[in-house]
Amino acid sequence: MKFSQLLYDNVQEIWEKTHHHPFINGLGAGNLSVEYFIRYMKQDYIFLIDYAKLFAFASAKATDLETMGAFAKLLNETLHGEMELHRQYAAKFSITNEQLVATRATPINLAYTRYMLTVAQNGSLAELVSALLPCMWSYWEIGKMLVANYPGSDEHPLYGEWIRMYSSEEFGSLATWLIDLLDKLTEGKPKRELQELEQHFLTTSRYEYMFWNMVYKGDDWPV
Ligand SMILES: Cc1ncc(CO)c(N)n1
Repeated sequence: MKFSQLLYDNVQEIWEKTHHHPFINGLGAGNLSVEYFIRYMKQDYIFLIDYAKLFAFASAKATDLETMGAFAKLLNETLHGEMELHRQYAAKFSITNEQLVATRATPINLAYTRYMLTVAQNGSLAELVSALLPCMWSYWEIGKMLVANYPGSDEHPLYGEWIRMYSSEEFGSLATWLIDLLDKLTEGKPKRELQELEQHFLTTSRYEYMFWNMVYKGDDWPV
């Protein structure tokens, strides 16, 4: 069995629960409160700044030029593709770029990004990829699930664009590339090392769920 299949099986329950979360259902059904979506968009924007940095770390840790270039491309895509989607949404709600970057991270957002940045700074490339893979992979799964289970959701005037981005073949091919890379990086690795990677993947899958739940509930600093 491929290592990525083992990772997938380990988190099936968590991802399944995410697919049934009211925030995700609201996106699919098109009746998610705009207030909640704005909350998500702002938190996700600052999340993506740190997420982009992970690709810079990965590029530096790569041992061949092709991998180095692929991570540089991902860094670029995040800054100018994915974050542009957020900037366009923000503009619709009259939120300026200055206001977007000034968003204060909630405890869960901060904990999630600190976790990944710590792995990025101290861990191997395989560790880093294991920690960041649930971001890309779980979003692609959500995108595909929404298109399959909520026909026409990708045409929704507000949420359609979001769904089209994350269900797109282009996004899927980036996720697939990362999955394949991790399978290559882990070939022949001892069980003890693999278990550490499984733990990273499980932890950030949990954080992904918690991120959705946080923006739905409006969790923030209590004081
Ligand atoms: C929290 C989070 N995880 C993953 C993605 C996908 O890149 C995103 N935009 N935000």
